Amino acid sequence: MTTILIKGLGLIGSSLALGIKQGHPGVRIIGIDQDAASLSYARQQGIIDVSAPNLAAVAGDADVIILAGPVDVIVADLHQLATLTLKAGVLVTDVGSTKQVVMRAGHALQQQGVSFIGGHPMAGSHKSGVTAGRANLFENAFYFLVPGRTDQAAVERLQVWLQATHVKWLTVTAMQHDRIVGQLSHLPHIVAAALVDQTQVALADSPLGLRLAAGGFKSITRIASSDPTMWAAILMTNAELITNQLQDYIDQLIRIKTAISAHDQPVLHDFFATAKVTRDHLGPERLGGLPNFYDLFLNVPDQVGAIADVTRRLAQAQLSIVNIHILEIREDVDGVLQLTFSDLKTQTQAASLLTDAGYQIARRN
Ligand SMILES: NC(=O)c1ccc[n+]([C@@H]2O[C@H](COP(=O)([O-])OP(=O)(O)OC[C@H]3O[C@@H](n4cnc5c(N)ncnc54)[C@H](O)[C@@H]3O)[C@@H](O)[C@H]2O)c1
Ligand SMILES: O=C(O)C(=O)C[C@]1(C(=O)O)C=C[C@@H](O)C=C1
Repeated sequence: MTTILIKGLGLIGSSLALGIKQGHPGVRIIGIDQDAASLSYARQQGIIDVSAPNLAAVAGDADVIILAGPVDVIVADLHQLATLTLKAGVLVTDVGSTKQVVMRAGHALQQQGVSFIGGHPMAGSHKSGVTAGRANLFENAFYFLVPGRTDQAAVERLQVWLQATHVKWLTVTAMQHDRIVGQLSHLPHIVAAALVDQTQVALADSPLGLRLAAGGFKSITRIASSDPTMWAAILMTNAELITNQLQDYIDQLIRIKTAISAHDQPVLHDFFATAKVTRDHLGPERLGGLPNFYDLFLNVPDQVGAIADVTRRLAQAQLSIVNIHILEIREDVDGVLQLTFSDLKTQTQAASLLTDAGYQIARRN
């Protein structure tokens, strides 16, 4: 029986585990995570078959090793794997969001003849942790591969293991990867977080402040809810490229600031017109990957049994909820319940069932 070892059972590690099980039901998946609750959840849900305390205990049993912790942890794991005795023919890969530092850390393994392939699925979410994992998280998304000196046969073996993720493979160098992803992912996360932090300070004296934010602010800042540990590691491992890209972005902001001060209508119009043409060509948000989650935000009365009533109605209709969250965003009025479903069909059925029962849908995404 083939053994797959996954270290880091968060959003990405658990989604890959689910995808691998879907495509290869016969495999045995061993999971490692520093968080005991994530491990036991993964075992209970059948995401993994067994858990292990650390790499040293089980790395030698694995046919495929997937490193899915934060990038700095992946780097340390690769150094450690180079000191362990691994199975002949083992495939080692990672999912980290930066690749130059990771490929340098994997160099010793490759020198030993171990097939190490850097990887990065270009899909994910601001949600983290094992409970957010989904087999179809990566469907239709690009998946970067950085083989370095590892041969094509090993790359193809890895692709077979991950075939049920239904990704679009793209082989690049580590430098190409970090430059593209720095601009398309790392910089936007900085922009989103900076905007939230700056707005919080700017509106600190306003009674409602950020609570007045509507669609514009919320859509540009969704990714500011991402995991801080993961993002600090990403920025520290792509520092040079990101600081250059950030400087270009700052220059762009200064150019616009100057045009506003000068009341330069043509420059301002051109600024928005150019961006609109580019963004319109990108298509809707779901292009390049399925929408990540199907949420309903429901107004619920602040009374005993209100949430039970919602979940009972959904259970009776056999509509499964992936996640449930009570949002305390509306004081003294109704509460808002965030219900997450695994697909559009279930979300649509739940919305119509709950609307028929008299509930008001606050919004969906
Ligand atoms: N979130 C995304 O959108 C996304 C997309 C593609 C790639 N990635 C990359 O995938 C990796 C995982 O991201 P994620 O979103 O799944 O994060 P996550 O926070 O959901 O999961 C990380 C998991 O690793 C575990 N972990 C952390 N340090 C550990 C250690 N020292 N030993 C054992 N377990 C440890 C955590 O307990 C957690 O379960 C990161 O390298 C990230 O850069 C993230
Ligand atoms: O969709 C999101 O919330 C993401 O942040 C996913 C996202 C990104 O697009 O920036 C985040 C980090 C990854 O390494 C790849 C994808």
